[in-house]
Parts: sequence; structure tokens; C-alpha cells
Amino acid sequence: MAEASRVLQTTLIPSFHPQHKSPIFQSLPLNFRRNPIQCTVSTSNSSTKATVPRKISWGCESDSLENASALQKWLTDSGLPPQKMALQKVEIGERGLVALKNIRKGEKLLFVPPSLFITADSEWTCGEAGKVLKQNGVPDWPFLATYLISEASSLESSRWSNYISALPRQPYSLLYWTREELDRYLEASQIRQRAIERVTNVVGTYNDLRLRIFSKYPALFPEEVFNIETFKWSFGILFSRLVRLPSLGGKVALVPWADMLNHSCEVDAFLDYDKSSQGVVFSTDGSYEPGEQVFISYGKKSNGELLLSYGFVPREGTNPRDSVELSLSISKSDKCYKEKLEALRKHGLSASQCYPIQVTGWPLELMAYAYFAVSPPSMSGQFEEMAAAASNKSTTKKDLSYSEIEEEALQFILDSCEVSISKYNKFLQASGSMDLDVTSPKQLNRRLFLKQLAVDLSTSERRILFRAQYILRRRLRDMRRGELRALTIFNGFRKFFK
Ligand SMILES: C[S@@+](CC[C@H](N)C(=O)[O-])C[C@H]1O[C@@H](n2cnc3c(N)ncnc32)[C@H](O)[C@@H]1O
Repeated sequence: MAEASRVLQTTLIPSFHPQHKSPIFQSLPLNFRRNPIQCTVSTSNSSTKATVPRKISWGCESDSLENASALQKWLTDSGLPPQKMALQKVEIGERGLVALKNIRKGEKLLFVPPSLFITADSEWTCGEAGKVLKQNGVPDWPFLATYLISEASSLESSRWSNYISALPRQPYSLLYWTREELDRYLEASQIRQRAIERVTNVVGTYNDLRLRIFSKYPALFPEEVFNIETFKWSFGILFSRLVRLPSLGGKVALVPWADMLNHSCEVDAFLDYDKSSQGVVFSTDGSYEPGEQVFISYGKKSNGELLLSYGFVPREGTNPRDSVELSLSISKSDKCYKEKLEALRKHGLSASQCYPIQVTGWPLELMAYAYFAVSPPSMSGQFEEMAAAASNKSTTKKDLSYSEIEEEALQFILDSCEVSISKYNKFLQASGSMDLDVTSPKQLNRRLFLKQLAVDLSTSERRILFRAQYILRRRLRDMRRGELRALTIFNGFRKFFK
């Protein structure tokens, strides 16, 4: 399988994991409607032998409850036990699960049986297509993406048709932003680069499948159905809904009903398979009254990561796991540039590295990179250990300390923070007057919506950088004051001994 698919399988899987709870998020403008995928399939009517083109549904508007009641009925008929929650329109997340009865803290909810999970072992309506993918050893993510498209195109013959009809027609994630939109709105944030890489991976994965498989079996995988647009849809669904189930050895699955739960940064409840009840459950970490929306955690993710996979940014200051990626680089004018680059490469690093900063601080690796970047030629003997400490290898010693260059290292981090802050300032100042020339209401709605997300993200990332700037300035000031005091005492002694 191509590299892209391997990367998708191993590193990009968003997981529903432990986290926190908060009332969050601005609701989406109701008039914001995204371009639906257009595609029809032909079904033959046996009595007339005529070929009738039928529209594939590719889900519904994500704030629509039309298909939700059909989904709920189908789930109940298919073995979902009676629930203490119902699918409703909600303020946070458009549709979500709302408590119907009092729910206690620690109570187990959901109990979705394995017969209702979609996994790589699920049966295909078009068995031949599934067989071909299996024979070609397609990994889980591209396999499931193709499965979803195949089941969607099977219309009502698919057992998942009620589920697919209730999925969002265009999942909100950065996969749906054009390159121009990413460059325009996310120019200050490192998430832009992550989004570009993700789109490249999805396109690479699709191209690989097309070349190796789809083009060889056009009757099973017609291009009108299996194309990059439909792949972006199915990958968008996977990025925002696929669950990794730790108790099933990390197996990934789409779990209908469970995937209607929205995320809260203040909740620490996550989905998993429960061996005793034999279903997917979660245990609440708080109590809920009837009418309250019930939340889970999608994992310890920064606001940028939530935007990347799920297309929303929590309200400012509500995400204790929020972080911003700070880019640090060694200077090309460094006298030891070549030796340093070599040492970095040896440890899997490059001349520019990104490290996460949180309001509570930064990792030891970032400090090691800063020591490395400012170290003079006289410290070349330590380049190796510094580069090793700056890498993500857990086996190396991380807490390095070189008092002789500590001040320069802190100043270097401060300078990098300030460069980054100025990029956010520039974007946030310009954002007010952006898009004033757009006249088409549809385009204007989209632009306003994306811009608001970018403004929210940039504001939260800049806030973390402001905090780091404050801490660094204070530390440097104390250091310099201490040095000054030491110098004054030293000079006093000198005078005394003279
Ligand atoms: C697993 S689905 C949850 C169900 C979803 N609300 C629906 O109607 O299909 C994940 C999606 O829900 C929305 N979502 C989840 N948590 C949210 C939150 N805290 N704020 C805003 N949107 C949220 C996002 O659109 C995200 O991509």
C-alpha cells in the first residue's frame, strides 16, 4: 500500500478518549449550506427492464432531524436496547443526544451491540467489491472509506441505508477547505500545514486505490461513484466519527448512535467496548437532568486538532488541553549550521521543528532544541546529546541544563514566540476587512463561517503564546536582575580588596 495510506492508518486516527466538559461553541449559521456531492446510480427495474437513475443520498444536512427518527427506529428494530437519551437538535453540535431521564454520575449508557458496528469485517452489499479490496490487502482506513461509498451507492439494499442517510452530507473538517481558504484564513497557524498534509494523504490514498484497484474493476468501482469527492466525504466521516476501541485491541469502528454524541472539553468520559454487557458504552463522569445534552470526550486534543478532524473550535479558554505549535529553526548564518543539521538529521529532526506550547508550559524537547540552536562552536561536543534530547525518542535524557547559554536559549524561544504572535496579530487585524468584496450570498456565508472558525482558533492560539511571552519575559528579567546584582556585589568586593 502506498505511503499515504500507511500514514493514514497509523498516525491520523482521531480517537474518542478521556477528557473534560464545558458548555461550548458558537452554533453554525443556519444558512451556511455546503456543496452537496452530486451523483446518481442506475438501478434496473425488473418488471420493466428499464434503467432508472437514482440519487445517492450521501447523508443529510447536519442540522436536519428528518432522517434521525428513521435512524432511531431502525436501530431499535436492529437490537439497540431502550435508551435514556434521544437524538435532538442541540445548541452545541447541531444534533446530539439529550437526557430523557435523570442520569447519575458513573452510570453506563448506550450498549450498542457489535452487530451494529461498521468495521473492516462488516459484510458488503456488493460482496465482490469487498473481496477485491481484501485480496489487495487494503488497510482499515481506505478499506472503510471505500466500504462507506459502496454501501451509500447500494441505496436501500444496504443494511446501513438508514445510518448513511442520517450522516452529515458534508462533515465539517479542514478536508473541505480549499487550498486558497487554508492559506487565507490559517496563515498564522501550524494547523494549516497539518491540513495540507491530510488532504495530500487522502488524495494520495485515493489515487493509489484508483490506480491499483478501481481502474482494473470499473464495473465494481465506477468513477462516477468512487472519485475524489466521494472519498473526501467518506474520509471526512471517518475522521469525525470513527472510534478506536481499546478493549477490542484498538479495533476501529463506526458505531451508529454512539457517534451522535458531541464533545465537551470538560468531560472525561470516552467510548469503549464493555465485555460484560457486550456493547459499546461510556460511563458518565457527571450527572444529567432530563433535557440536558450528554457529552463525551473525543480525546485530549488542542483546538487546532479539533478543527482539523471535527470542524469546530471550542469557546476560548474552555479547553485545558489546548496547545499551539511553535516553530523553531536553526539559523542559516550559524557558524556550525552544517554540523547542527547533521546532528538533527541523525535524530530524525530537521532545521525547523514544531513543538507544542500549553498555557502551563512547554516540553523539555523544546528547551533542548533552543539550547541546541543557540549553542556556540565551543559546545560542538554536546550537539549530539542536545539533538537527541530535542527528538521524540523517549530513551534519551531530556532535562538538559546549560547555565552558560540558558539566557540566550530563553531569549531564542521568546523571539520565536514574538514572530508567531505578530503573524496572528496581522491575520486578526486583517480579518475584519477580509471578504468585503464578496457579493454572492452563498459564497459570503461560507467565507464568514470559515473566517469565524479561523478567528476563534487564532485567538486561542495567540492567547497561549501571550502567556508564554509573559513567562519568558519575567524569567529573563529575573535572570538579568540576578546577574546585575551578582555583578554589583562582585564589583563591590573588588573595590573593597583594592
Ligand atoms: C461524532 S459527530 C457528533 C454528532 C453530530 N453532531 C451529528 O449531528 O452528526 C462529530 C461532529 O459533531 C460536531 N460536534 C461535536 N462536538 C461539538 C462541539 N463541542 N461543538 C461543535 N460541534 C461539535 C462536529 O460537527 C463534529 O464533526
